[in-house]
Amino acid sequence: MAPNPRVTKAFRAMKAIGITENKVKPVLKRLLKLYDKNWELIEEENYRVLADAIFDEDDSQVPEDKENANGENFGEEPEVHDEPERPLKRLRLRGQEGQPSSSLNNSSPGVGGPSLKKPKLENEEPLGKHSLPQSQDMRKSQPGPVSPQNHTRNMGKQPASPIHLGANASSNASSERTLPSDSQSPQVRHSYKGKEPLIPQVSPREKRPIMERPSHAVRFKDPVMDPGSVRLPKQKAPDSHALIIPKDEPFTDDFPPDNLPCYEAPIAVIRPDSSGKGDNVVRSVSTGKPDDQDPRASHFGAEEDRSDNIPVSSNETRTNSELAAVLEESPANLEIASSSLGEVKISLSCNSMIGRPNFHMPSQDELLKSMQEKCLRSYKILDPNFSVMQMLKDMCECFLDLATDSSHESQESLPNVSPTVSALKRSTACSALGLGGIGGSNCMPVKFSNGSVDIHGFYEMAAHQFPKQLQPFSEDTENNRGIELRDSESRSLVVVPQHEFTSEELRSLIDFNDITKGEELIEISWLNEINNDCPSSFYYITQNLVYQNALVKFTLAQIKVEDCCPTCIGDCLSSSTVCVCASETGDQFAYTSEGLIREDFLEDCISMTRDPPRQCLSYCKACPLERSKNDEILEPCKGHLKRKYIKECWSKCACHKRCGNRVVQRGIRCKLQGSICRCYLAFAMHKDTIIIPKNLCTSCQFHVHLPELIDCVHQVFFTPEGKGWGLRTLEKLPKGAFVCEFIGEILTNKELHERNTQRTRGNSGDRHTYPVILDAYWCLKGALKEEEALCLDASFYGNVARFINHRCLDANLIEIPVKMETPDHHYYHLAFFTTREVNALEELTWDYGIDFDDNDHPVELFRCLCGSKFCRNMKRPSSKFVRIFMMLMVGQLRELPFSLKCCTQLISTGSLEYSNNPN
Ligand SMILES: C[S@@+](CC[C@H](N)C(=O)[O-])C[C@H]1O[C@@H](n2cnc3c(N)ncnc32)[C@H](O)[C@@H]1O
Repeated sequence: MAPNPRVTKAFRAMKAIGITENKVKPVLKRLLKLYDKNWELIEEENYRVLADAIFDEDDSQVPEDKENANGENFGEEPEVHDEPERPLKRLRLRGQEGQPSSSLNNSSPGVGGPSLKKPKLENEEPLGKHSLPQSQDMRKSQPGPVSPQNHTRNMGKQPASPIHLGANASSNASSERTLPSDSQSPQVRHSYKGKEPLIPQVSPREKRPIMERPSHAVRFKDPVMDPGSVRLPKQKAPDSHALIIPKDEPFTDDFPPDNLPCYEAPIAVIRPDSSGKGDNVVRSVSTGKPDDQDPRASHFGAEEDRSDNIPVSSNETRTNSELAAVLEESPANLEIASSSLGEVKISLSCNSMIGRPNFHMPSQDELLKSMQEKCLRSYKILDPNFSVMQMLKDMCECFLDLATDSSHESQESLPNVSPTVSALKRSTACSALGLGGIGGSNCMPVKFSNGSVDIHGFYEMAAHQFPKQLQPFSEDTENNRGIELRDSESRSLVVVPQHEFTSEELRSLIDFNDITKGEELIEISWLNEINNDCPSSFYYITQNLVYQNALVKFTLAQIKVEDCCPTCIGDCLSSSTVCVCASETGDQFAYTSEGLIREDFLEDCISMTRDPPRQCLSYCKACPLERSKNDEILEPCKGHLKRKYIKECWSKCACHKRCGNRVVQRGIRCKLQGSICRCYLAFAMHKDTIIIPKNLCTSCQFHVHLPELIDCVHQVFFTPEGKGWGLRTLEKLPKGAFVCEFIGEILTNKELHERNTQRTRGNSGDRHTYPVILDAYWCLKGALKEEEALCLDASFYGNVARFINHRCLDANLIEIPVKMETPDHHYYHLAFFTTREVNALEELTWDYGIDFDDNDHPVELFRCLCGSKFCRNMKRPSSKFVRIFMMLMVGQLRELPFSLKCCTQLISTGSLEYSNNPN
């Protein structure tokens, strides 16, 4: 970046009067802030204001012992004699240029105009120390405006310098000052902490510039003081030249104007330092390199022990332009977030904090806890708009609240405020999501209650799971300037990664162990052994939810007595008489006493789905699917499958909740498999460590059984074939076993169509989902109203079924409609059952029923990678024909399907096209 020529000129002017650039730079920065970037004010009279401010700062660095030893010197300028050509100091009131200063006593030939220096007041002599309460009393006794001579210097002493999160007790102490007890009039014998007392100090007669605010003045260096000791700041003689008080906030810097907060820029970090050295220093932008080679980093990080305590470049030999360039990269512009009024910033400056009487440094735990609570309150539900920036801003507010909490007793310990990346993840995202990790060492704890599991592998795996840019300890390229992890115990840098986590990344990081976020009775982990992708974010729900217009009514009054079994007791399946709830499935319950689907019922469902006989297909006169498109020409219905359905007992039935005719409604349990095993999960997590098998697992191939593990039967995993995420079982499943329900938002088809249109425009949502049309009964009752033609969309709200991939024809799952709480045929639950025995670790798939040749498909089609030999997505003219015959050959089909009977062209034409629509 080209150096700002005005900065360069200012350096040059100061150099001409013997002031080094290093001295000029911080003062100039503050002046710019003070003057609201009004360069004219600084440049006029050959930078006299600048020179004054520099000397003013020099004065403030008079060693305390010297001042104390010789009180008379306190308001004087002994250095003047050593540097006769130095311009006298005067801070200029805007709009009062040219007014003679009452303290004019010198001129500076080097500066080219009269320079002014204000004599300090005699009554500023520090003659003693005052305890804090005493000082406070005195302050209380001085309400209302005080004379300018008291407040002007106070203004100059205000903590305009950022107070950083790493500031320690000495910063507090040094911000308190009292007048010497034995020489001050009551009017000037006061102490203050920061800006509070300054507000009434403003003389009502004084006409201040609009920008004037009490809390920020030119930043002058505070002398280092012993903790607890207080000292009256030097005071200026009364004159009409009140200081220009800068704006309190927002904290912006003039270096450079284009160096505004950039969230992708590296983050400033704080080095909490209990020693008191170097407090208030905005630390370097971490480079990710061990020794902070980055020029930005060295700019503010290299000189923490300088006595002036003002961040300067470590490179004393820089040229003007280099310095100007460095200035332009001032880390004041590297802030990433701030509280609403700008008091606290993640760049980590707290501009107006130090002067607050009840300021204390919150501990890291306090801060995190407060943040966690805030997140829990604010982000209970995963908000798609959840922003880390907002979260960091909230963190600033938390800090402010804590720091100014008057109920806080102790201000003594100023702990290391240095959350690490993991702490941030834990404190913010985890709490935002109400998930685990709080109180643990990792936000994704392995919930192995027996304690016998070595979690080493988990951490390794967790690290593996992090998206690359989140990997801790990464010492990447120059792009990775923000990452630098050190143990907070060692009082290391705060680590704020330059990478702004997307909410998706954050969620994924913590949902690692249970994608259901505790919503299900079992846990469902996710695992990606292929790359660093995380599952896309969505709201995990266990019940379908109406989106907006869907007409789904759940009322008890709706359920007729004749549709339930109010006289049954216990388990309907073991009753000697078949109750009414079985009447819809041929007076036989759909389930066996083992909780599986009855074999013949299942087989019927499978063959109907795979090759629907004509009588099982129905065609609407005006298909809701077509109507929802709002096309000019209504396409003919493509046909709907009249499915067999299951009717489960429900609330108006008198049977037990564990009645055998209540399977789907009890959710994902897989109790039917007997012993539940997490062996694979454990294996996957601990493959790098040795696990001593406790006993053998009976239900899977991994001969490691970890007792007392929470049930985990399915797993979301990243498929190697390129289908994205998929779902697999971790245990062997028998044929006819209930796996899960398809849960999502209940939409009308019109709403779905609108959503899809948006999706294809790239406006919203996850394209990797697939809605389900609830069309099993569409044609049974004549034409459906718009709000009765329903579907389920799990793009934003859904359950684990949203991860089940498609497989053509021979999928190991089948969807079966289940009626429970409503006899309405247009709404029903869709439950997945296994079509055959499924081995542990096998991917679970279902046939979406896609016609890959249908260009008018409601959802964007994908290139099928199911790997099935019956795949319908093979672009061969007669593939369907061939596949169907292959199925016949291998016994998957019993007879020539109806669809083939509807061939409109015969093989003899060379291309077989068929339509399953006899209309
Ligand atoms: C219901 S989601 C299944 C989960 C999805 N794979 C994921 O990563 O979230 C459906 C989407 O998965 C992908 N998919 C499912 N089955 C597939 C298959 N057989 N071949 C290729 N992609 C498939 C497609 O992108 C489809 O839109």
